[in-house]
Amino acid sequence: MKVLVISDPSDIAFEPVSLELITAARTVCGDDGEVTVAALGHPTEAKEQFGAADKVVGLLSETEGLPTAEAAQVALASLVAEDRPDVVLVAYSALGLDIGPWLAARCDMDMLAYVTGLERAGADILVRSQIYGGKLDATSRIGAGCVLSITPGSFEAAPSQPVVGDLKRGTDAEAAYSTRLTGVDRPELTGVDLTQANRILCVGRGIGDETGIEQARGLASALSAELAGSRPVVDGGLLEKLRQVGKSGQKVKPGLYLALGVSGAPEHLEGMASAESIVAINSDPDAPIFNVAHYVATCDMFDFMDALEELLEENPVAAAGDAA
Ligand SMILES: Cc1cc2nc3c(=O)[nH]c(=O)nc-3n(C[C@H](O)[C@H](O)[C@H](O)COP(=O)(O)OP(=O)(O)OC[C@H]3O[C@@H](n4cnc5c(N)ncnc54)[C@H](O)[C@@H]3O)c2cc1C
Repeated sequence: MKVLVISDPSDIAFEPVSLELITAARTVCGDDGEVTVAALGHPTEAKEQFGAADKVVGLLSETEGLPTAEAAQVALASLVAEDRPDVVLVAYSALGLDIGPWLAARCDMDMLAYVTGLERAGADILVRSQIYGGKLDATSRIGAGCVLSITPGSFEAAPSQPVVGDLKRGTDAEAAYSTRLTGVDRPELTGVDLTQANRILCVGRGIGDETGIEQARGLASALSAELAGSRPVVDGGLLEKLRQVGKSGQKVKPGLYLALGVSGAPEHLEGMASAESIVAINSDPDAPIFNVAHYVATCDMFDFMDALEELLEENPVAAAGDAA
């Protein structure tokens, strides 16, 4: 089986999920198959990293920084037409969301998103994917002619190793693009760096309003934890963007992650599922966050916060002690 992996570029190199996609491709390609990586921009980094693939094709090699979705789509459509892969793997990422469905429609392929597992079954592939916002796992049997959008963190990264020889040069289709990248704005990393925090108290939409945030802030302080939020909390202006955990926020790996009123959508789990110890409090016994948590309680988060505050007042040593 021929599998085409579409690398996931950042403005400076490639996102780690690019190497995970190579592992995913190996899972299905079979002994006589071939894994090709389409490296979007960054030819030097592609040559240093993608040696675990059988072939690496450099596209948009003249592009400095992050390619636009439009340029990537045009270049990839011509590569798919020439190479005719059986399966195309793309990351479930900002750029991947623009590329995957477009490519499937343009190249008349099927498309499955939120993929978390792959298994070869004879000539077919069994694809595990999340549906209904991660509440259910589905298994689909597919044949050739499919674009799969892979959830980051679902596969081990393939070893990062140099490509032997030069990159193959793909056709950078000459097109009059209607979009161009004018710059990348990064939030200033001042004040808080969640990626370095050993304890994080994260609140979800259940926190309600400013009053809830103030209580959570006090509790975080008593626990020597950083306060974080899910995206709705940040979008609602209750916490600053640097405190958002998840796909479009920070990827964190603290010793303790205390999630209060967070449902556990795939985009949130992507940012925190590898925390050492996850404690989840939710009033919904079927909340998906319970699937990744090590300790759970089905109860009202405000009752939990009141009880924990009391406990810490009585026993302040617990706040400074071991995270678990
Ligand atoms: C491209 C893209 C990127 C995204 N990036 C991110 C990201 O970076 N981070 C992120 O978090 N999301 C992200 N999202 C959004 C994500 O899909 C979810 O919508 C979001 O994570 C849900 O946040 P939540 O769990 O706070 O809210 P909800 O899903 O509304 O869940 C609220 C939870 O609180 C519980 N609850 C309510 N009240 C109480 C109470 N009193 N006591 C106990 N439990 C209570 C409910 O049972 C529920 O489980 C992204 C989405 C997309 C499409």
